Amino acid sequence: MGESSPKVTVVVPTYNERDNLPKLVGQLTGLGLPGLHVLVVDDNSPDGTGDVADKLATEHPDHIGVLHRTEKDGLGRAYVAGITRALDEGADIVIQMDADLSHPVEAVPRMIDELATSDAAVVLGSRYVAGGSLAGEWGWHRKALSAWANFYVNAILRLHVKDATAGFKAWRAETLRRIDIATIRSNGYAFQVEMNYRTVKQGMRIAEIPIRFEERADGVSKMSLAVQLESALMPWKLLFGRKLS
Ligand SMILES: Nc1nc2c(ncn2[C@@H]2O[C@H](COP(=O)(O)OP(=O)(O)O[C@H]3O[C@H](CO)[C@@H](O)[C@H](O)[C@@H]3O)[C@@H](O)[C@H]2O)c(=O)[nH]1
Repeated sequence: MGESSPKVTVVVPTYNERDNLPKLVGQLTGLGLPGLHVLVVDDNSPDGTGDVADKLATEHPDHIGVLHRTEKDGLGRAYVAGITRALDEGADIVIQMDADLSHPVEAVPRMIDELATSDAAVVLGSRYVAGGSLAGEWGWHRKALSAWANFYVNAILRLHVKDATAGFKAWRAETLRRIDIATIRSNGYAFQVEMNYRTVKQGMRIAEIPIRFEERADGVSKMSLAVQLESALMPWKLLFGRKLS
């Protein structure tokens, strides 16, 4: 990163987020950060999110871009496509962020600061470090599932990260180049874990800063049984390389 403001691209994957996207974009542009760009990656959402994104891009041509894909192809593939575009367009920092307002926009400047002032390769918005929290609406079973997923992943892969499945992250461009995202194998939530694993395997450091994770504002989660199965198997595939593929 140079002396001037880093070029920051927030990559936002969307599938049926028509009502949430304009609110998120309003909050992000409201931060007033020089060099902040939003790249929406829409998988031809049936609710017309792609059209909403195009309209936002027309209103803010310097700050919003849209990558349209033809069909729903999963969170991981959407991120790989969006991050690749962001790197090609010269981003210094790439931020991953859900469209549903569950990730607090106020944390974005803190994440950028952490990258600027430390040796961290990536900064996670973490629910499970001191000061982090979960929305009160989460039932005990959902909390237990999330805690179990973190325990499971850390026990197998030894990531030493408290929120190993977190989806709110700020990456240095050079970290993303080193972990070679074009060859990422997982697609659903396991994508987050695979990205962390590659970072740690390269000897790079993952930092966590506390966030409050809110319940999504509108719409529904896209978590499916297939996504959960992939998440359960992926740590073993990563550990044993190609033998389980
Ligand atoms: N383009 C595209 N976007 C998608 C797809 N599937 C989901 N998304 C988008 O990806 C974001 C997250 O999807 P959700 O379905 O809302 O995720 P979640 O269940 O709340 O899971 C979140 O928390 C997990 C950790 O607990 C994270 O692992 C996960 O990445 C995400 O941040 C949303 O903006 C959603 O529209 C897809 O196939 N294609």
